[in-house]
Amino acid sequence: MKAVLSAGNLGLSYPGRRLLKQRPARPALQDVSLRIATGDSVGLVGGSGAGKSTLLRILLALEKPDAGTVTFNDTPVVPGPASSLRWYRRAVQYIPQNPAASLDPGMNVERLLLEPLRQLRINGDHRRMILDALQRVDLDRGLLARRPSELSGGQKQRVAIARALVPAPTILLADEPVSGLDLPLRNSVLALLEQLVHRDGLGLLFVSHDLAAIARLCSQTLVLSGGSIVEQGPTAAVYANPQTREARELVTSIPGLGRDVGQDKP
Ligand SMILES: Nc1ncnc2c1ncn2[C@@H]1O[C@H](COP(=O)(O)OP(=O)(O)OP(=O)(O)O)[C@@H](O)[C@H]1O
Repeated sequence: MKAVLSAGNLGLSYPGRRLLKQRPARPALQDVSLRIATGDSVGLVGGSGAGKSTLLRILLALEKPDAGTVTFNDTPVVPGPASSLRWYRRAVQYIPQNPAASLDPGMNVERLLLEPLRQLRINGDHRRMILDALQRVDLDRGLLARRPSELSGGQKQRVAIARALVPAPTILLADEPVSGLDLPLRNSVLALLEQLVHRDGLGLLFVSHDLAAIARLCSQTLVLSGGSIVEQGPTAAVYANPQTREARELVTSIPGLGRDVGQDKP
């Protein structure tokens, strides 16, 4: 069965403060709806302050919207105590910006991959789950005893992604997972994410400033600006024929991008 994470008409305003004077609340998100299904990948692009992190926090049930709902397979997802959200944290995992930097340097790979299983109180054969996750990111089990300092940059990145995979989620929310990576590392992370979507059937929300990466990875693209989705549709169509000023500015900032979408991947 397809798993679907949906957001409907999300809105959130942060109270504005200027020194001690209260200013009117400014919407960080307004009427945002999206749908991420297994086997598909959605790119979310937007400039600084567009509302991407706010949206991710709401999708991760870390923040409650003022308006709208998040549902997973039609079950409402509402921020609350860890115990009430364990099922959701298992189904929907997060890949942070610079995932390798999020690894605890004092833990070896086995311990790093065991930790999410413990935190989410997942029972079963932990060793098998850890080996499965390692295999899905193409890492050898010989690395289990190593600490992050004994791994290459690419291996660290893969371990960090394996941490998200070890609870066997169906949806991944990735926040700028390739920003700051050199080209070979960026390409290998993109190839891995592509594999997780197309081979393993995971659903992916890929938040990025890297439009070429979105073009390679995502069938659909959403453009967020000023807290609203100003454009959405098949990635090739959004890039080839952007309808809004915001989307045009983003696309023209990368020469040749609109032309290249849909052609052979790098
Ligand atoms: N905790 C907060 N309190 C008040 N305003 C906030 C808070 N967090 C975000 N904002 C404001 O909400 C708007 C959206 O911010 P958000 O961090 O979601 O944008 P973003 O698209 O992730 O930006 P960036 O790419 O720079 O990280 C911005 O105007 C920001 O200043």
